[in-house]
Amino acid sequence: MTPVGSGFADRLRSAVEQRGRLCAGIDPHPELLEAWGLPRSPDGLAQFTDVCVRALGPSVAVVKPQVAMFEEYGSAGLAVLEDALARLHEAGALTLADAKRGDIGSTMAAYARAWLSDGAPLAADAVTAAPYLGLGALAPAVEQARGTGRGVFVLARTSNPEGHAVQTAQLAGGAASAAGTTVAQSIVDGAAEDATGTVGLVVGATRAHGLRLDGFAGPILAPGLGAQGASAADLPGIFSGAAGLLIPNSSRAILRAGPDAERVRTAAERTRDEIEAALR
Ligand SMILES: O=c1ccn([C@@H]2O[C@H](COP(=O)(O)O)[C@@H](O)[C@H]2O)c(=O)[nH]1
Repeated sequence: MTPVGSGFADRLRSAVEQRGRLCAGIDPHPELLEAWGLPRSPDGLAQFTDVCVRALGPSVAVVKPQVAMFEEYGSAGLAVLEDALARLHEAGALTLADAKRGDIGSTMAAYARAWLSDGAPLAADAVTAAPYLGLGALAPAVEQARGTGRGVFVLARTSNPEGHAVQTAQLAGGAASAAGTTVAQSIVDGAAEDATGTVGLVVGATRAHGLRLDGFAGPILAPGLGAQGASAADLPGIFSGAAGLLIPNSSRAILRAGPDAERVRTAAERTRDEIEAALR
């Protein structure tokens, strides 16, 4: 149960003050299972996830399980994810379910109940959402998150090269002020209308994003460190002028330190220290 009066922005700020700026991923890629000497099965997934929970739960501010890699194993995979979300929460980490949900409003309400409601089996502290059915269609999730002290991170400018064309396309027609704005900037500007810190953005750290982020005060998840080529040293340049709290993400580069939980923890803490030193 989320304490009354404690919104997501406050909870995230407090976690970051105590643990530093890092979102570490739990991404059980088949090649990582193999490298860790684990079978590609629900049992291998459970062992992999257990190491990640023990390594990251007590020391990392935000832990982001990649939902697709649990769904791959059907109901057995979701059971592992449920258990991990509960244990991470008990260990004091904020959980961000990287589910990238996005649908019409009535269906978004069901996704909101699934990921963002107290007592739901898959309840997380935040979820990622795709705005391509319209930012407004995400409103049920945002309202649910706001009411329960949780967050919704909306994809604005993703870290992968394939997102470039659609995200940098210019809006046509409509309100005169919106014409000529990129799709990604319109997501940023729409998200900025939330004044409570419930809505976060996803902006990749892999290259210049071309966005004006000075008017957005919410949290910014920045994936792309490590395996996708970005480094902590890139962050100050790429996010110069950003007003929101930056939460850089790294997944595979940290997990490659396994299967020993202590080594995974050390890798995560090293990454966090590099981020903190770069953003000081
Ligand atoms: O723009 C985005 C949005 C989400 N992701 C997710 O973050 C992790 C990155 O993993 P690495 O191993 O550090 O590359 C992964 O779960 C992606 O689905 C992203 O990379 N970019």
